[in-house]
Amino acid sequence: MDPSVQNTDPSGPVLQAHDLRKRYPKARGWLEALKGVSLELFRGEILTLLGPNGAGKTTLVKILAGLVEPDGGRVEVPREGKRTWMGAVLEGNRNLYWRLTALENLIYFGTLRGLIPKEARRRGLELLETVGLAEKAHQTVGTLSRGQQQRAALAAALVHDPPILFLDEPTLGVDLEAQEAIRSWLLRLREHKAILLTTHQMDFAEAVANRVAILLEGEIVLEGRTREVLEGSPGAPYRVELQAPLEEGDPRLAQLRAVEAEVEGKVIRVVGEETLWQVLRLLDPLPIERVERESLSLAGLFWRVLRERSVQCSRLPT
Ligand SMILES: Nc1ncnc2c1ncn2[C@@H]1O[C@H](COP(=O)(O)OP(=O)(O)OP(=O)(O)O)[C@@H](O)[C@H]1O
Repeated sequence: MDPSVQNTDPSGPVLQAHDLRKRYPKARGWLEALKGVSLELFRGEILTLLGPNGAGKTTLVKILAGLVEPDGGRVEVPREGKRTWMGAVLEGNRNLYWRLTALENLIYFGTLRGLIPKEARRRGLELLETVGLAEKAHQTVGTLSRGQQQRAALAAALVHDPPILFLDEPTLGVDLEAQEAIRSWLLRLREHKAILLTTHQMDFAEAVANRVAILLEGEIVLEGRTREVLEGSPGAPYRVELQAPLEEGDPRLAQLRAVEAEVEGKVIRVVGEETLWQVLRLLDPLPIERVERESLSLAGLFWRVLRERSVQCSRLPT
C-alpha cells in the first residue's frame, strides 16, 4: 500500500512534544542540541525523522522515551497513563542482555512491563518467529550476529504490545533480506501503532513513512505528509516527453544543456517553471507527447533542504 494513503487518527495525537530544548556542556559554553522542537504522533502512522549526523535525532528520541530529561518543554501522552505505553529500539542492540538467550530477554522485558511470565513466554516465542529468529530462541544474544541482535531488540521492544514505538536506526547493520522483513513488519504494525523512526536510509524511510520531519541543527525545518512534501516540493522536476528523440547534432541539444535541462532520449527534465517555459519555446514546433511534474525522492528532497540551508557536506550521512 502507498505509505501516504492512510489518514492519521481523527481521535487526536497519542503523543505530543512541546518546545523541547536540550543543551550539553562543551569545552567552551554550551551546545544547543534541541532548540525548541514540537511534534505530534498519531496512531496508524510512521513518522520518520531525518537529519544529518549530530542534528539531534537521538537526543529527541531519548527525551520522548523518557531516558533523557529536557532542559525545557514537555512531553505528553494524552491517552496512556502507564509506564508501559512505549517500546523502543535505541542505539542498535545495546538494550538487550547479552548473556541471556533471546527468549530469556523477551520474557524478562515482558514481565518487567507487566506481563505474567507465561504470557511473556508465549508472546516472546511468537515474536521471535515473526522476526525469523525462532531457531535462535535459546542462543545467548552475545553469540547472535549484529542483524539478528537488531531483530531480537525489535521483538523485545514489542513484547508487551505497546501503542507507541520509537525506533532509532532499526536497520543499522542489518542485511537486505532482514531489512525487507523489517519493512513489511513495520507496515503491518503501522496499522494500529504510532511509530517514530529515525534512519539514514532514505529509501527505507520513503517505503514505510506516511509522515516526514527533517531536523537540522536542533530544529525541525520541514514537516509534512510524505506524498505531499514530495509532490509539492518546488525542487521537483518537470518531465517533457517528445514524440521522437532529438537527432544527434540538433542545435537544440546544446541550447537545452545551456539552460541545465537533462536530455535522455525522448525525455527532457527541467527544474523550475521559468526554465520549463524556456525549454518549451526552444522545442517549438516539435510535437510533444506530454508535460508532467515528477515527484522528488525523499533523498532528493533531503539534499535540497540541506543545500538550501548550506549544511556542510562533511556532516552528511553516507
Ligand atoms: N551526552 C552528551 N554530551 C555532550 N554532547 C552530546 C551528548 N549527546 C549528544 N551530544 C551532542 O549533541 C548533538 C546532537 O547529538 P545526537 O546524538 O542527538 O544527534 P543525531 O542526529 O542522533 O546524530 P547521528 O545521526 O550521528 O546519530 C551532537 O553534536 C552531539 O555531539
